[in-house]
Amino acid sequence: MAGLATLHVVCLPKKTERHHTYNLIATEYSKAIAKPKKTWKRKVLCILGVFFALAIVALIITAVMQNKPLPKNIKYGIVLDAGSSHTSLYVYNWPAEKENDTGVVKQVEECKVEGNGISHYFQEPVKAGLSIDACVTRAQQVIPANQHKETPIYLGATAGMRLLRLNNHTVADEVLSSVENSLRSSPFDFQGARIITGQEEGAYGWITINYLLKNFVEESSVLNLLPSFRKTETSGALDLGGASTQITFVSDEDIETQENTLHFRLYGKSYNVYTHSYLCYGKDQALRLQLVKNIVNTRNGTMWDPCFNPGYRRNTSTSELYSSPCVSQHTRFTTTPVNFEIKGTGDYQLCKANIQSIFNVSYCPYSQCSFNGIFQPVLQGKFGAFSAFYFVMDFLKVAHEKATLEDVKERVQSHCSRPWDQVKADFPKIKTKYLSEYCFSGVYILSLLELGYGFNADNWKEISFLGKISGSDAGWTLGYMLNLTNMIPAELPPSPPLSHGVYVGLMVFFSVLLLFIVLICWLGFRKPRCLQKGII
Ligand SMILES: O=c1[nH]cnc2c1ncn2[C@@H]1O[C@H](COP(=O)(O)OP(=O)(O)O)[C@@H](O)[C@H]1O
Ligand SMILES: [Ca+2]
Repeated sequence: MAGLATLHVVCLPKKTERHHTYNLIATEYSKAIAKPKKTWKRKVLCILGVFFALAIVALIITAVMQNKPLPKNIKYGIVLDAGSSHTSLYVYNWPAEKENDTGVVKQVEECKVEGNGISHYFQEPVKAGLSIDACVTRAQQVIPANQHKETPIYLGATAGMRLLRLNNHTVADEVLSSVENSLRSSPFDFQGARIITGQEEGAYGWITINYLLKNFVEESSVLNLLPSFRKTETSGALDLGGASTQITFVSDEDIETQENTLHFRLYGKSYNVYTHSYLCYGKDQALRLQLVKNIVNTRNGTMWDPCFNPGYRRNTSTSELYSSPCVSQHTRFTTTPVNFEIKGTGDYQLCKANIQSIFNVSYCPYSQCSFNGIFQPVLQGKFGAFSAFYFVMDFLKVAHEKATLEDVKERVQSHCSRPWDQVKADFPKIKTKYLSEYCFSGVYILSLLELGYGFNADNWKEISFLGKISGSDAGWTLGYMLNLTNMIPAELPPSPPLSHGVYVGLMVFFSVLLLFIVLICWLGFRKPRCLQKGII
């Protein structure tokens, strides 16, 4: 009881009525009255602490409220790839505020136009425009209506139209006008329909794959500190179409021909790039060249062709064969149109010999060449092979990394020797045109890469066969749009401000830390207002 009473007296140092404890109380009392300022200071400190804590809480609330992520503003872009064999429409989208970042543009739709490529409408150019209408309508369904007006739409035509222009400039212009009229009457922002050059086709394909593979900007990660993890290398691009093929890669060597040289400055880095487009060496035109070489094997209206499966038959004519500018320069076997039937023999070695005869590797006016007297520096780095390179290797099941050059050769050889009936029975859903040409295409790809470009058993492993990269098709269209919409800056944009999530996280972390420090300080400064029981 005495203890309690004493405690009460000490806590409230008023005049005490208990005389027997007076001495002790007097000591504490004198301490209390001797320092009245300290109590006052403590109170102020307490009040300040509370204000400080409230201020921090207010700061967090303000930060979270004020720094809300911007409502996502998605932009769209459309590119039509008017290839020699068919036209595809691609819809891309990207978040508006990130358009200068790498790898943010994504393909959201591919619409394949029914029928042939636009160059096939040379006899009725108006139909070229009509052919693409269905896909333009599809794009209208994919893109929100309020964005149609501001969505750019581009059409780029490739080697099929280059060949048509060589044959008949006026008709090529009429076909282009026809597709232009169609696109102009769409609700989108028409930005042009033109024949792109082979050099552009190579360059944009290279930009596309390196953009999608995120090879232009080093990712800031701890792993990048280790040399083996640094992602500074770009990948070369190999594009095989129906009428032309492109090879594009960074070279440290002197590029001896100006028409094969490209200089890029992208995201603060300079690139010295070699590119060449071989018109007539796309796989459909190369097949014609092979057939022309093989015409000597025609007897009694039958041409025995080693590049088709045994048992395969197809009707054709010399006029059909010679209708392309790629073959008209070759000596005609006959001037009168002759119908004949192609019959496959599936002979890999003979097919290879026929195909190799379309590559001239004996003439080179430079220090080194690929074929047909075209300069090519030494192959350098990794390569991404797409379009028909991928379709064919994927069908033959050798598009994966583990397949060696020897494996691919064996696979192609065994496919070529298979009877056509069996092949058809195994793949009833694949278009006959594609299915019947996989033997030729396999042998052609091997010859182009080995004899033409100089790949061998060692550097074969540097080639990756690419269909899609992160959901977007490997091809020239994305690079074309990125370039025309200025989405690839020459210099690295200033490092982006913290993302909303990181910003809020840091705010909360430091506020909690501050609160914690204030609490510790307060506890440190704070003197117990009461004496402990033990003192008495
Ligand atoms: O699924 C497929 N399997 C085999 N080949 C295909 C497939 N899809 C497209 N192709 C081929 O890919 C090539 C594409 O060429 P494209 O039409 O782009 O010509 P270009 O680039 O020379 O103008 C054509 O030879 C076409 O036959
Ligand atoms: Ca193409």
